[in-house]
Amino acid sequence: KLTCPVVSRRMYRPFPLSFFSCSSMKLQYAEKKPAQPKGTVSFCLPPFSSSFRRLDVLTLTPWLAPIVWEGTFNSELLDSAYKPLNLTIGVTAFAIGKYTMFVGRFVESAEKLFMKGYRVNYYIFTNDPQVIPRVQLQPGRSLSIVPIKKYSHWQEISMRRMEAINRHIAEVSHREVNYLFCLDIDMVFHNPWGVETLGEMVAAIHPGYYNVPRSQFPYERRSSSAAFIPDSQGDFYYAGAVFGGLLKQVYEFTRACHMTILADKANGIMAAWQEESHLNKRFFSHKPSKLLSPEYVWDDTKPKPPEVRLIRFSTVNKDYKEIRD
Ligand SMILES: CC(=O)N[C@H]1[C@@H](OP(=O)(O)OP(=O)(O)OC[C@H]2O[C@@H](n3ccc(=O)[nH]c3=O)[C@H](O)[C@@H]2O)O[C@H](CO)[C@H](O)[C@@H]1O
Ligand SMILES: [Mn+2]
Repeated sequence: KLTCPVVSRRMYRPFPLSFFSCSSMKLQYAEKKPAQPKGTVSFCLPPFSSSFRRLDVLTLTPWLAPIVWEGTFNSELLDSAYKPLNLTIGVTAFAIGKYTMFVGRFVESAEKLFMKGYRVNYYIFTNDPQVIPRVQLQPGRSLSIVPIKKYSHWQEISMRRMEAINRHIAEVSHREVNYLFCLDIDMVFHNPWGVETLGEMVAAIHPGYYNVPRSQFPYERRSSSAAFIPDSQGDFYYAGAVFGGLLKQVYEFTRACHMTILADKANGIMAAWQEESHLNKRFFSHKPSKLLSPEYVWDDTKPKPPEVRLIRFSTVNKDYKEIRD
């Protein structure tokens, strides 16, 4: 059984409660000398004013999970609530084979933009520790290398991430972090990614499918797969490149995905989009508590539509033939 003292004792109470009603954790923003708004009056308005509202995009799921878009939250207010919690946020990313070439840019950009001012532990899973570059980290941040074997096919490398993350949580990271994000490495941060992304279990809407009808989602449609979602069902199509949440929840999530991947393997079947299909199936049966807009998992080869105001994290252009296997 996984015991998770840090999470269960300190963090495993619903956030909204401590956020607004816990007297030991008063919101500081109103008492401190207010940060002077620069060229905007919106900060002077009460926190729930219409200045944090988007009407051009969906910002709430039918099961009442927020969908985070630029313009729907106040970073200063969020920081004043989250900073006193003294959180540590973990990041897993895999660099197997030629994907080690992405580590430098990934970590350097994260040091400038990911959870700025918070404690962050990077866990870089690799088969080639020697070639991982040393990046200068901000105070309070650390990077550990997790040696891992290389599977021969890229599909297997990608799918086995669920197993490896799950084991690493049980063995190591449950002692070290409160929240964990599991990210693709072939990505770069372009704009701030902060505590607005924290939630019990967080999924990101895939940039290719946020504005297409459900019938076109590339879910696994064969009923023989454990990732099967029937034609008429499904909520959103989520990206495999970004998910996260409270450590205990990510543990359960990766365990469940690994189990359905193994079930498929036993039946000699591989889902249409590998672990991404299994992730979508799991999020269909166990709804995420927060969704990130495609601003948090963009694809630089796509033109930027007006509703995407701020690209925060985006895929590096790569030649698949050149780097896979
Ligand atoms: C944006 C997005 O949602 N991306 C998903 C998508 O394609 P991608 O085309 O983005 O997959 P990808 O080539 O980036 O592989 C996923 C990740 O696995 C790792 N890796 C992969 C191959 C390898 O040889 N070495 C290695 O380290 C690396 O961390 C990489 O970022 O589909 C994949 C499964 O098919 C995953 O679900 C990805 O998360
Ligand atoms: Mn990728």
